[in-house]
Amino acid sequence: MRDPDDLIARAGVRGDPDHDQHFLVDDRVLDRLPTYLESEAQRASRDASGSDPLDEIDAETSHVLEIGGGTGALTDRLLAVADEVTVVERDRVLAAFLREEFREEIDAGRLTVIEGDALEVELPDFSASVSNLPYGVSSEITFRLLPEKRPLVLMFQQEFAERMVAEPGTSEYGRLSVSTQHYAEPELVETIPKEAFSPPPAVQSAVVRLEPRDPDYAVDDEDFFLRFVKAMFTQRRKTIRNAIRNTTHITNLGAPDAVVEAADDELLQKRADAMTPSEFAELATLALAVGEPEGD
Ligand SMILES: C[S@@+](CC[C@H](N)C(=O)[O-])C[C@H]1O[C@@H](n2cnc3c(N)ncnc32)[C@H](O)[C@@H]1O
Repeated sequence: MRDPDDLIARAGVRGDPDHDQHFLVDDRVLDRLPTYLESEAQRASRDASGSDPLDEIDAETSHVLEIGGGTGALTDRLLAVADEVTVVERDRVLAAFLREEFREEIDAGRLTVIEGDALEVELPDFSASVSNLPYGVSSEITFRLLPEKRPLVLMFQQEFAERMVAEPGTSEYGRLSVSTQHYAEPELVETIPKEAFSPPPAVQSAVVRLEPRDPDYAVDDEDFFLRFVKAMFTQRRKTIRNAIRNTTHITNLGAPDAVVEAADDELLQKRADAMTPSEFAELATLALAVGEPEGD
C-alpha cells in the first residue's frame, strides 16, 4: 500500500482546512475503512479467522465510489478490494495529482478520476461508497448518495454521526436521524481522533456504516414526509398538536386543524423528539389525506 505521508509529499500539497482538506495519515484507520463494507457478523468471522482484512473483504465491491479523493491514500486501499473505483475530487491540483499517481490503474480501466463538485457532477452507477467526506458539504453529499440505496461507509464529524444514528427520546435525535434512517440502517463503527489526519480537523471524527433498507412503514409521498418531519423538529419544544398548527409555511397544509381533529390524541401530546419514524409517517399520511396540502 502507498504510504499516506509519501503521497502528500509527492503531491506537494498541504491540506487546506478552508477547502475541507484533512488527509488521513493513519495506516491502520485507512486499512480498516473498506472492511466496514462488511456487516458486523462478517467482520467478526473474519477477525476470528485472523485473515488479512484487505484480502478477504466479503462485500459488493464491483464499483466503489469515493467522494473527495485528496492525495489518494484511501483510493489506494479501495483499489486493493474493488474491481473498479471512481473518485470525485474538486481541487484541480489534487485531481491532476491523482491522474498522475494512478496512471497505471487508470490505463487498466480500474480507476476513473472525475474532477468536479460532488454535488454537481454526474455520478456513476456505483455498488458501494467509502469516503472521507468534505465536512462542509457532508450532509448534502450523504443525501445525494442515500437514495441510491447502496451500502455506504462515510466519515463525518463525530457530533453529526451521533445525530444520524440517534434513537427517539435522546437529545441527539432529530430531523437528521429520521431522514437518515428513512433510507438506511446506520451504525457508528469507529470514532477517529484528530491526529489521524493532516492537518487535524477541529473536532473528532466518526465512521458510519449505512446499510440500505426499506423503512418499516409506508409513505405515499416521500418529499412531503421529509418536509413534515423537518417542520415538526423546527418546533421541538412544542407538542405535535401545536407544531402542526405553527408550521404551515413549511408543510403547506391548508387545513392544519383538520389534521389535529383527525389525529390520535396520544400522538398530538408528544414532542417531536419522542416520535418514532413510523409515528411521523402515520401523521404525515393523515396530513396528506385531510390537511389539504397546497401544491402537492
Ligand atoms: C477530508 S478530505 C479526504 C481526502 C482523502 N480521501 C483522505 O482520506 O485522505 C476531503 C477531500 O474532498 C475534496 N472536496 C472538498 N469539497 C468537495 C466537493 N464539493 N466535491 C468533491 N470533492 C471535494 C477536498 O479537496 C479533499 O481532497
